[in-house]
Amino acid sequence: MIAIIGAGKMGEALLAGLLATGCEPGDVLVAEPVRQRADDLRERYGVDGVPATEAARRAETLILATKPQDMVAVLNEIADHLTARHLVISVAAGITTSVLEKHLSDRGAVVRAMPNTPALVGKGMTAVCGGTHTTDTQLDQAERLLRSVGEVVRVPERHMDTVTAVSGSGPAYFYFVTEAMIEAAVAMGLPRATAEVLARRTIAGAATMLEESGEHPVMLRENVTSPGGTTAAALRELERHGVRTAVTEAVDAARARSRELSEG
Ligand SMILES: NC(=O)C1=CN([C@@H]2O[C@H](COP(=O)(O)OP(=O)(O)OC[C@H]3O[C@@H](n4cnc5c(N)ncnc54)[C@H](O)[C@@H]3O)[C@@H](O)[C@H]2O)C=CC1
Ligand SMILES: O=C(O)[C@@H]1CCC=N1
Repeated sequence: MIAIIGAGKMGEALLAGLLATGCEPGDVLVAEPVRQRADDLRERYGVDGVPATEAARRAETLILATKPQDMVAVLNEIADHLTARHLVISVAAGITTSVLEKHLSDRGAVVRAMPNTPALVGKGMTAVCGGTHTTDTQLDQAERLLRSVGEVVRVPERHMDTVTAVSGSGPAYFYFVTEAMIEAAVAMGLPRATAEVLARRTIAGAATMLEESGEHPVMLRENVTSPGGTTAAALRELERHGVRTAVTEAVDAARARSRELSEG
């Protein structure tokens, strides 16, 4: 049995991904204190809502998906109900394995994971690392579970804040660019529905090419950039406005925030 404790945006993305890839609703429990949200998830996915303590007693694998600021309270709530057979996977930004182990009084094995919301459609990217008592077998188990919603890589814990800034927050950067493209097209007179379909399909198509061609992004960009053409004119403006630096600074800010969250 798997329990998802905290079924907000990320908890739901993992839930939906797991159910879409063969996990039965009867094999998943959800602990979500917002009653309306728990009812809604039961209606849409057929999963039972239970208190976190019951989830910890009944499930041997727990996915903790509450906000980092709520994590210590959740750990304290479930700690007494854990045993050595439990595998606790936290997806919270900035919450280190040592914090997890400390508040669980070293009961169960912990895995720190950083997924992203495309898990909802089986296209997630997750990085994982284990705690001091986590065996390779337990890390394999966490990896297998998370692989059902996308790809998984193992990284040393010192890289987790950078991972969070790149792949955890990353989808938002692309939605932001999509939104800017839509608004630019609307400002130039394109009907909103047309602008949306153009931007959406362009970003999705470009992402599929990145994934399927295996080509470096520089090569893919060069293929679009005809000599003396429109793309070159656009890219010159992106460079002039420091978009490359802005992306670097944005990723750096996200990493810094992830580090701050680990300080409580
Ligand atoms: N949203 C994203 O793209 C990603 C989020 N994460 C991590 O996932 C976690 C959740 O983030 P979101 O889903 O965006 O936030 P959210 O606010 O949508 O979800 C948090 C959920 O936890 C519930 N909750 C609060 N206290 C609880 C408790 N004591 N027991 C059980 N549930 C409780 C809330 O009612 C809420 O539904 C965060 O730690 C975040 O760092 C990680 C990767 C990506
Ligand atoms: O914004 C956040 O803090 C979470 C972690 C990574 C993506 N969303």
